[in-house]
Amino acid sequence: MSTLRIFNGRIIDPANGRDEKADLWIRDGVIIETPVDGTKADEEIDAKGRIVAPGLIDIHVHFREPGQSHKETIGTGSQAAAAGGFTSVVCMPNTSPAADNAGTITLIREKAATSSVVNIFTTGAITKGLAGQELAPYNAMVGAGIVAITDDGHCVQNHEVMRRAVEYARMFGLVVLDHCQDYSLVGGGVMNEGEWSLRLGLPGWPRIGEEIIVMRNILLADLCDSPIHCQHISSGGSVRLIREARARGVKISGEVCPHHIALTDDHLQTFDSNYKMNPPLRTERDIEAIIGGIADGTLDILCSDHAPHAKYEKEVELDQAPFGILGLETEFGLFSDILVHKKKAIDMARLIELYTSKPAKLLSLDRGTLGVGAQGDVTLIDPDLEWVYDKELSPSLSRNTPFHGTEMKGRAVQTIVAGKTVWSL
Ligand SMILES: NC(=O)N[C@@H](CC(=O)O)C(=O)O
Ligand SMILES: [Zn+2]
Ligand SMILES: [Zn+2]
Repeated sequence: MSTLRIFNGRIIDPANGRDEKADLWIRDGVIIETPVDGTKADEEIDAKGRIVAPGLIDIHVHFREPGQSHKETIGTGSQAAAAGGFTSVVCMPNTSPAADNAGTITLIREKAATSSVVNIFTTGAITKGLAGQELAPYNAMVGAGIVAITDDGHCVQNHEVMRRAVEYARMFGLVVLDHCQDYSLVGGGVMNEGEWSLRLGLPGWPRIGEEIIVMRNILLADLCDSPIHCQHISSGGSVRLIREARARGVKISGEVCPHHIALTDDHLQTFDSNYKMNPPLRTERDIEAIIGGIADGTLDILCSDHAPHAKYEKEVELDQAPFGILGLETEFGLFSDILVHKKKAIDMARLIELYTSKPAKLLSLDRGTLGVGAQGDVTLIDPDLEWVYDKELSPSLSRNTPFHGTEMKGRAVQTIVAGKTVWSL
């Protein structure tokens, strides 16, 4: 038997409505009641000046196993997660082959069991090969342990196929996660359609290409009375649509990645492909609308969309480069810096809620709580620590981030999974 006592810290546990100074005890990887009989712990952590939070959860990451392990493995991705304060991640199915069958999902889960330092949850594809045509076998994939379905990286264009996907997913209580992109409107767009795409002569990716699918999803979630979650919202218009639908009780939700509120499309004038991601960076007005949506609860999930790509893949002409950037190590710091410290849109307790109990509830994960009996996943946070990100120190196999050298305020300083420290500053 092994016991851990974390003392002197401020426990913020939104799932249980707690915000107080107290000890946290973990025995054999599970949270226990604070002993009253003078029990001595085998290990003690002094959390003075720190927040003791449930382990952070990121429901949108791309680890590249199987198929593209030169970009990231489950092992290296999990280390990047731990270094960002994350104890749980949800992996997207756009691996090679795609995670559209029980065999591939089992392979990913077995790989995770032997190489990951954090909890790995998997998703299955909505359609076979992410091709948008035929539904994947949800029953078998649920049996293999998926927590949601998504075609992320792709978007089901045929609304009838999507309707059947939502109806089929409802039978298993699965949430459908959707990468919202209308192919006919977006075409070969590589950056936000606007003044800068015009000036730079680059094909535009218009907001309406996202909004029209967000609207489609609202209509389908309403029709099927089953949840659809819109991934990586980039447009202010999407926020208005989701707000109005949620007010009517539609089971629609949306998530935000830090780059969509930290950066604008004018950065593309450098032609640096580390500013190229899908959906693209937009404008100050979108940023304001998205932050407003986070502040009023319209958008209540935060994530990274951690999308590693090798240097040689990114170092090509902008329109040829793959979409996507790293995110696990910088997301908490960026959101803390922007949302809590600079814009004062939310407080630290709410930020923790958006990274713990909210994602756990959306995907029915038995995580995101410090309640007695829960797995002892804990993130220690220094809410006021000022720090600078150095990508060269990253455990990720890739380096595609625009945040090298960025100053931030607020950082996870220790990551504990099932009572075991897997990373500390
Ligand atoms: N976001 C990205 O720009 N890229 C993602 C795919 C995705 O999330 O759509 C990737 O897998 O590289
Ligand atoms: Zn996507
Ligand atoms: Zn993604």
